[in-house]
Amino acid sequence: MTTEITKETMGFQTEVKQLLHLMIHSLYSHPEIFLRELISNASDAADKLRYAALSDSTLLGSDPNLEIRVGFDEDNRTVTITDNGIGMDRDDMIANLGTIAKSGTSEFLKNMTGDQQKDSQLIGKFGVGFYSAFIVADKVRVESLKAGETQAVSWESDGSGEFTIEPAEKSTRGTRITLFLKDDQKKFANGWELRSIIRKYSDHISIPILMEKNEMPSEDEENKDEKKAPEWETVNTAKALWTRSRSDISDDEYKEFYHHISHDYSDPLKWSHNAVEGKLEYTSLLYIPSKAPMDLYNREMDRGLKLFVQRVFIMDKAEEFLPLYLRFIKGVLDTNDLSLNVSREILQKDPQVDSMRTALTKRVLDMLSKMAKNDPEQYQSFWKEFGQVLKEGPGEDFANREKIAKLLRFSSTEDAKSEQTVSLEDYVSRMQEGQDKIYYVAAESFNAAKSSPHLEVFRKKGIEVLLMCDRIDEWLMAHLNEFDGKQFEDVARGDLDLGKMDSEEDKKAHEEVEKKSEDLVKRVQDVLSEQVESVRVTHRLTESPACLVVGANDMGAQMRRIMEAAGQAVPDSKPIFEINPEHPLITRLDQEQDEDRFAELTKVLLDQARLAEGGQLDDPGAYVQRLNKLLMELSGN
Ligand SMILES: Nc1ncnc2c1ncn2[C@@H]1O[C@H](COP(=O)(O)OP(=O)(O)OP(=O)(O)O)[C@@H](O)[C@H]1O
Repeated sequence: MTTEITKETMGFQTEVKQLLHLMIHSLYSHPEIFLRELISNASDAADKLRYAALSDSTLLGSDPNLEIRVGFDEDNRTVTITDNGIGMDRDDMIANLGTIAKSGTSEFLKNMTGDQQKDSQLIGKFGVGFYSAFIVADKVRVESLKAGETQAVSWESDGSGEFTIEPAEKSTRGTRITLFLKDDQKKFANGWELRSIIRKYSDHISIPILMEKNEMPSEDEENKDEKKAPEWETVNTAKALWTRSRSDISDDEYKEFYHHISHDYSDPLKWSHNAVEGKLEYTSLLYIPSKAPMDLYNREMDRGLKLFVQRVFIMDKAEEFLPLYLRFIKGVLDTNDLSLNVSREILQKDPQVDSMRTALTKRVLDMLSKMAKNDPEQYQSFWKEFGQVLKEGPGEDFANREKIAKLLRFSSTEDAKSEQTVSLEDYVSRMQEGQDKIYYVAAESFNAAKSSPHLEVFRKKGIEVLLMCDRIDEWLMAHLNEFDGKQFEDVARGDLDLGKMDSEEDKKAHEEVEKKSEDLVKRVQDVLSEQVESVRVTHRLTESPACLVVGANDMGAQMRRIMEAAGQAVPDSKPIFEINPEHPLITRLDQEQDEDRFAELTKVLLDQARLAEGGQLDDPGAYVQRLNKLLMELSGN
């Protein structure tokens, strides 16, 4: 079958033009990465062919040994990378080599600063792919014959805005990329140079990367006329990295392999490589990245492991092997326990997959626990990037709740730093005698948490309180009931019970104040009956006149605000208003005979309590008016 292809000229998608421009200008200091990118694509093309051949073995034809060849021509300043992988037809070329389909591209481009140092780091995070060819070449030709087809196609561009597509003469399956090097990049048309780049960046590629042997003629051969057929030799180790023994793999090889599978060119923070035998048989190589991807908080982000069955690549992004809260993990899983024609649908139902998921989850949590114990600094850098996602864990993974809880880090009144460094174990080790609860406060911002009036009595008694202000925190706490046998208690919720930490004298004094304030409480209650559930004398405050408390079973203020902001219906519940009769303002309130002024002052106190916990007022204008009126009275007008 011959498909009619005529020569066509087309324009790049705008993003491609932007990317090309930025790349050429910010990556000029690492031009050699073009080779790693093109070899990586060639290796992916081989994986895709092998996978397609599982259902149609004729695709491999008479050329079943998948490999990559790298050649060069010093005189003509060209480098060619040839593979016998899946290949591309005309439509593939237009879709793949003229546009960028990857999610996040436009955000990525928006993040570019124009500062080359920073931008080259960003580009590293993104993975540059095929277009990196234009860092070294002023013209690129891609000739390809797609597996199973007969008409080859050629794509050509100088990277400035357009590309052409036309029929090509190529009778072997796969893709040949020819780079016409820029004058100042001609050093790449050299055997030593290319070999050393391949060994450095692409050694882990699992199929052979071949280069011509003795492309430098030896002295006694130099004058011989007859040309020998070129002999090729394998330049890389050519063995799937995860199948090799751990002790034979260097850190640099692990890192390069991470770059290859993750398309993230920052180095990983840590990895764990294990071969499991027994009931389940699989090898996993899991990486913790050092930086969060741009779309980490999008629960739909690309995630999952690269799945191989008996060394054959099956799919990218196999999501079923790790829970959502570990979506940042990158890696490879190769198993003999699944069939080669496994599909996503089968993965979702297969009990073996469940068992592997349990084991891999444990593996990641163990890797994190070890890091937390042996290298707290490294763990801190992990926590900064991924802590918020890990906080989704206790709600999602009941079985590992305790384990995840040990990995959590919080801010606390102990050092009042916004950096989250305090573990629950640290907290428990500092608990006071008689303390049987882990106290926390959740607020909209770190500062609101730090200066929450609810902390006053804790400060006075020297009891540590965890300060929470991440959006996920209240949700987290709804799923964490206890740690190490100690219940968690929100200091802004329900009746405050300091248990044994309240002395008999404290309790007695409190009862007395309560008794003395009965009338006042009733008067306040009458004024605020619409706004609050009830009014009572506080245990919590030592310096503030009043505060709001959430009923023991009601939704916390932070969660309420998040749900309201998301437009969700929130159950109706009113807060409890607590007053501190020892505060001079409350004493003054108690003495107020004029009921109107009493009501005004009471309402100001209520609004202030709301502001102090980071909340918003229903009617800020009325609050300002009341306050101004009081100020005027104070100043004697
Ligand atoms: N040698 C090749 N054989 C077959 N298809 C290829 C080859 N090189 C590139 N492609 C196709 O072009 C697409 C774009 O390649 P490109 O390198 O720009 O992005 P990518 O490989 O998808 O991602 P990354 O940016 O991480 O490398 C590939 O996804 C693939 O479909």
